[in-house]
Amino acid sequence: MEMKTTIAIIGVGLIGGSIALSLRQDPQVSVVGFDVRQECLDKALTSGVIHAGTTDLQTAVREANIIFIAAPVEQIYATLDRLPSLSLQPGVIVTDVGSTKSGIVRYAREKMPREVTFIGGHPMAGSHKSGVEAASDRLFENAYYVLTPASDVPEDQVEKLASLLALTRAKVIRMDPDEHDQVVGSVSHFPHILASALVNLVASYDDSNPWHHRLAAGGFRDITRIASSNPRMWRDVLLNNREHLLRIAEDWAKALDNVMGLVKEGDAEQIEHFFRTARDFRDGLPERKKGAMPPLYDLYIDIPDHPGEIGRITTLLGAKNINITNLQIRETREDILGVLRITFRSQLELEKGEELLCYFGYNVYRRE
Ligand SMILES: NC(=O)C1=CN([C@@H]2O[C@H](COP(=O)(O)OP(=O)(O)OC[C@H]3O[C@@H](n4cnc5c(N)ncnc54)[C@H](O)[C@@H]3O)[C@@H](O)[C@H]2O)C=CC1
Ligand SMILES: O=C(O)C(=O)Cc1ccc(O)cc1
Repeated sequence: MEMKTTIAIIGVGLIGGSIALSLRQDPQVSVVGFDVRQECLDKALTSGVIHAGTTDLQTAVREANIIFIAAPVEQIYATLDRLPSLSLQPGVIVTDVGSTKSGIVRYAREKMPREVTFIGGHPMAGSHKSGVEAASDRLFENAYYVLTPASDVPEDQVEKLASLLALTRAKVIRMDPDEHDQVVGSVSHFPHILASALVNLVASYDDSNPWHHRLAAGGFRDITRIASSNPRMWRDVLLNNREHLLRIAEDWAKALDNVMGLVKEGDAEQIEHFFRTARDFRDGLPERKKGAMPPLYDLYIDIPDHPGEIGRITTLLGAKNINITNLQIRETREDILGVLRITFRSQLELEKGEELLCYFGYNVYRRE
């Protein structure tokens, strides 16, 4: 890019901050952040995420060539309400990062003046963490970044946005907004409902028998990781993808009925077939290429929460000449378990450490 480009980021959180960090790698790009919370802007300024910050929307957007609305979904609508009354650059592109698309795209079409090009967007990468502290210039690397331009959006405007987004190193694709909501409803939104519903079910059993949360390890942690996501954000997402989610829920109820029917009948062959079919599809899912995020050779270890345990682990590793670069206690769950995160220098040392600690009876896993 030869000319200076000014970018406004509306909502400097995890996604807005990560976009800012990606785009400002180009020295011709200048990033202005807007947030309703001054503390988000302060953090973003001190950590070098944005060049300038303001809590005045007009100041943020006045010079912008491209405006990214990266607020929670309901606040994307609120921002679309405000933009038409503000002074904007000619030819400005407004885009968003909301997890749902058809409602937002429809609303933007109604609200935006004709001089403004709106292009819906959704980077398909994120985290259950939120806030600018968790932002990274590599968050979107090798992930899909879906653009949902309406059919009358000029091609050169879509190209302009797509070429800027090349700085995120994401794979930019185009999709119809409704198709997006249907597909993402089943691979992202609905799984968030299931994960949280499962956690709530187990929590209700746990009220009368606390062994539930004590024994909840491995598989339960894996399938429920996304239940730690931001409740407000997911409230908005569900309310914005109602129709598809209701239909998926009906299909889900049938699918659950089917498999429970097999359990009731004791149909061993079909139960095995059920697991086999799922495994085949799951194993065939594309993985984000290695190096998608900076390689972190992290190992998580459940540790009994008493002194001496961490010393024992580091001694075991040291005795085998396995180097570690970082050590962190992630959380202490009640009285029983803490989670220790050990960062190794290399994949090889991670694997050696994992094998050793398994051998000594620790419950280890590679992802939180
Ligand atoms: N978290 C994730 O993994 C992903 C989230 N998204 C979408 O990105 C958007 C932002 O999500 P996160 O960055 O995770 O949330 P976040 O909570 O980390 O950041 C949101 C930011 O928006 C600010 N904000 C709230 N109301 C605002 C308003 N009216 N105007 C301007 N700023 C406002 C908040 O103060 C906060 O700094 C959401 O629409 C979400 O659906 C998209 C892809 C992945
Ligand atoms: O891994 C996770 O926690 C996610 O589910 C990431 C995610 C969250 C929301 C999106 O709209 C897209 C991706």
